[in-house]
Amino acid sequence: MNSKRLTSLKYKITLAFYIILGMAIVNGIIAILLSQKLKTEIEQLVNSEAVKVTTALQLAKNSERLQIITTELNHYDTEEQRLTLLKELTTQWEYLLKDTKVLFSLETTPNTHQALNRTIDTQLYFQQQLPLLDTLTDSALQAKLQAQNIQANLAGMSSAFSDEIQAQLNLTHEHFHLLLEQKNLDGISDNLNQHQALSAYFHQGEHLFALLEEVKNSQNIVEINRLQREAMRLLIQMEEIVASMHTSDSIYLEWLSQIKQNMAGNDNLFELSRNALKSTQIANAHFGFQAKAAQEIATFTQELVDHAEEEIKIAGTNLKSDSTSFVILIFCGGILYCFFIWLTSWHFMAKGIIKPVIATRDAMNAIANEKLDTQMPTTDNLELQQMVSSLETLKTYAAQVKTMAETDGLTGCYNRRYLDNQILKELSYANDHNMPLSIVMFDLDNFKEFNDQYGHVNGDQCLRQIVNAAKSILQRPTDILARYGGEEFMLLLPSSHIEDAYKIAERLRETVIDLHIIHQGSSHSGIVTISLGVACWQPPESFDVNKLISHVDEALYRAKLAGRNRTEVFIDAR
Ligand SMILES: Nc1nc2c(ncn2[C@@H]2O[C@H](COP(=O)(O)OP(=O)(O)OP(=O)(O)O)[C@@H](O)[C@H]2O)c(=O)[nH]1
Repeated sequence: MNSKRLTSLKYKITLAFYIILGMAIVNGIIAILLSQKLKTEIEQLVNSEAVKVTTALQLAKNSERLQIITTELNHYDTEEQRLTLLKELTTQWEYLLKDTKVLFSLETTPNTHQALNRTIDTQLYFQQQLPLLDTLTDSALQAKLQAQNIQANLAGMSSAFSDEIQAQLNLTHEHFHLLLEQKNLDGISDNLNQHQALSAYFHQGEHLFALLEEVKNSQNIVEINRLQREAMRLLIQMEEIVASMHTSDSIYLEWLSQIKQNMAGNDNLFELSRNALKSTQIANAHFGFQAKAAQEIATFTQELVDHAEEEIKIAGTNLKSDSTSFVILIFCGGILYCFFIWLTSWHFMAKGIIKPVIATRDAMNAIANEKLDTQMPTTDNLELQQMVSSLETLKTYAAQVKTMAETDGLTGCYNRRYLDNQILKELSYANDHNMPLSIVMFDLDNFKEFNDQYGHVNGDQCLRQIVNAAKSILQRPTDILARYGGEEFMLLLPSSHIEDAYKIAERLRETVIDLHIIHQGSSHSGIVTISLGVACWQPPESFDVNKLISHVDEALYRAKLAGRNRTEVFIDAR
């Protein structure tokens, strides 16, 4: 008894469909999640590393620009240039700070993070220095411009001094010629002394103006101090010369006074030059620091770029390996999906549906081909189980019909229809396998009289007894007993030679005699007897059923002719 729970085919197919659909959805979701992960990785790479590299490169570029500006700030001549350069310097520091902060927010490596933090501190420090630089450069420029004004004034003075003292020398020279004509020896002596003192005054003055001119180009405070000392010495010498000249002419002293005004005091040429030089040097030192800091930032950002490139390479390799894993995972997912489809198809479709359907079809075919011993398939499918159940009923009906179609209703042995088919098959088999086929035909002797004397009911009973007797002597399962017609019967004995068939026929005849069925009308001891004819087909005889039957019929006829209750064998006279 099948204890399995019956399930509807429709339910199974629906379930299989949902399993396959579910697997497809799971596979799809896995693929989407993985591709999303890859997409995120790529976006991270682009957003973080690419922005990092771009920002670092921009930072390096701005650092270089800052270095150029600091160099340019060492040489400015006008207030406008100074202000423009300082403004640009401020802007560049703002750019640097902004880009560094972007890098700081993107960088994840602790060391680089700290380094960026330090860079930000440096940049903030230098930004704080910008007002100081403004003051320094401003005072340097102002001092420089004032010094240049004094220089310009001195240049004019130098020229006027030269002209005026030269004119005085010329006057002295003309006065000398006059004294010479007058032969005024004392006057000539005084004139020569005055000329000599004036020449010395003139040369010292020119030398002094040359020294003051040198201050303009001096780049060193020590040099300026030396020039100042030298100039003071010359001035003192010139004062001594004026004192030695014993002249009441005030122009020499006035010149000395004018020159002194530009050389002494807080706003004199030397002081201003020194101040300008000092402020410029301090500012330049600051610019140098800034340039150095910018250089360090540029170097650092270059390292950052290299580092980021390295990270991009690593990320690229990781991405490649991730995409390989992705492909492998999708491939495995596909394999798994195929496996599940196969499993589902095999389990639900093949095993649960197709296999039982085929088994049911085969069973139906077998029943249609009269193989009524065919086992009915077992299935847990509700619809198929119903079909099998109906088939079982049909099989029973078919078995009954078959039995009815093949069996003689009176005696229970095979009927003529079955015999005709079977003898054809057996002869064909014998022909194919090169085997003999014997047949025995027997007929009750004087059965008409039996019927007449004992009635048809007893006649029928007699026939059944004879058939049972014939069945009892058949030993091989392949031997067949059939009613040929009326009171005539036939034994089909496959693979039996004529001698064996004859022995069987004789045994049957004796068995019938042993039945002792009373038959007053019989010519043999008052009991029912039978006459038998035996014929055998054996290769290489021609395949002819009718001929074989006519042979056995002829043998039976001879047995009847010869007096009945005997067996005659057909012997081919040819
Ligand atoms: N009771 C009964 N009799 C049958 C049956 N079939 C045929 N018979 C009878 O069998 C008899 C055959 O008679 P016949 O053909 O003359 O042969 P016979 O009397 O046996 O004489 P031989 O064969 O020459 O010995 C007939 O009377 C048939 O009615 C049957 O099924 N039942």
